[in-house]
Amino acid sequence: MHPPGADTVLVRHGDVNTKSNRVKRYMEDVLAENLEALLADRSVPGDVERRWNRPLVHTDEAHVEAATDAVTDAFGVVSASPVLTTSTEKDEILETLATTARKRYDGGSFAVDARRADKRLPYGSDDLAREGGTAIWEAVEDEFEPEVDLDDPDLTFGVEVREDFAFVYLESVPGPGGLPLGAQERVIAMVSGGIDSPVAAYEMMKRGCPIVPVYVDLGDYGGVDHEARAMETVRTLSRYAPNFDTQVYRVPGGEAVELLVESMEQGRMLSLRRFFYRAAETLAERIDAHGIVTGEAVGQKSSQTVQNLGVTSRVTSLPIHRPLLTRDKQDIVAQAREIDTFTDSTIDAGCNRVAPDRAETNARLEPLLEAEPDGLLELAEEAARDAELVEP
Ligand SMILES: Nc1ncnc2c1ncn2[C@@H]1O[C@H](COP(=O)(O)OP(=O)(O)OP(=O)(O)O)[C@@H](O)[C@H]1O
Repeated sequence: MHPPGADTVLVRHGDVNTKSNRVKRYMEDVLAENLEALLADRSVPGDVERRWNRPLVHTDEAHVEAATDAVTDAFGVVSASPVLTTSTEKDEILETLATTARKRYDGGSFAVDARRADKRLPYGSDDLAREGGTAIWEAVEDEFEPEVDLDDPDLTFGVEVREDFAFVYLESVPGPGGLPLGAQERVIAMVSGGIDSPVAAYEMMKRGCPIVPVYVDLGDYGGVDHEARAMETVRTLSRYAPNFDTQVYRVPGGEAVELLVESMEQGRMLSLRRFFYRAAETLAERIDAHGIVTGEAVGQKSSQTVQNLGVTSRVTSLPIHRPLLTRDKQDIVAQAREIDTFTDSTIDAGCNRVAPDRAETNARLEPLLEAEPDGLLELAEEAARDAELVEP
């Protein structure tokens, strides 16, 4: 809900504020570009202005909520509010609170949350909260029986006073937090179309890393729907990054899977992981990416015991980032729903089972290498060279 007449969105970022001024300026520029791209991609009119650690989006009242929704999808944004702008004069702020209350208060408890950035102003945030509360009360007492509740109010009137302007708002919509996308270098994101890998990719994006999605085509063991699922999740992720290239590298893995199914029982899934990581490493070197992201979590599957993760990781000297390493499945599923990749991930893929009947849970490198078919890693390097770039 926005105050009547609100035509601006106040954007708050968090981790960017912990940086030195030079880095902060750079990151704010990156964030501003991303905000503009999100607004344009969603056809929401809005001009981004960078001001006092708080970007502002100027739009019109009809679009102020859509603009808020768009900017709270930007990585680096902690929250955003549709705001009404006033001068820093206390009387004008109080009058704005009273007018807002007359139009938006509908009974129940309320509170005023006031902040003041400029300590030189002749009033403090406590004065503003107290006098603002009185102004609101007086504005609505004829019609309602207002009640102040500072702990759990039904409606909070926010006031933020900056150097030149003050802002009045009624809600703070949470964003993902993190750092602006593009503030870090890019990484390869291995996407299988399962529930976990898109969430893992999203988590890296949230820390500022653009992703290069990689899907390994499992040949007869994968299938059209398996690939469609992976592509769909990347398409959903790309909505958060409209100004970044999210084309997918499709690595042909059918030959390797067949070789593994024919020649290996124990440890098959681990050698398949080794194939994935070596292919990803080869590709990363070619396109200058700086790590490999997977959706693995300790103990989530038999292939993901700490021994197995340790052994499979040794096929590459690139870091394998596993942002979901310690997360519970329920929590990952909840996040997949929140970021909208859950439904894509649960399309029935109808693919054949690559896993053998008996899963290896306690891998050791030497025996695994002995059991692994010769030439598997060369096949991975070749597959990476043959990878095609496809639109998700
Ligand atoms: N066909 C594939 N292409 C690219 N990456 C894959 C593929 N299969 C698995 N991966 C990567 O390996 C990780 C572990 O694979 P695993 O088979 O355990 O997961 P999954 O159930 O297929 O998918 P997810 O982990 O996304 O739920 C995945 O999170 C993903 O990062």
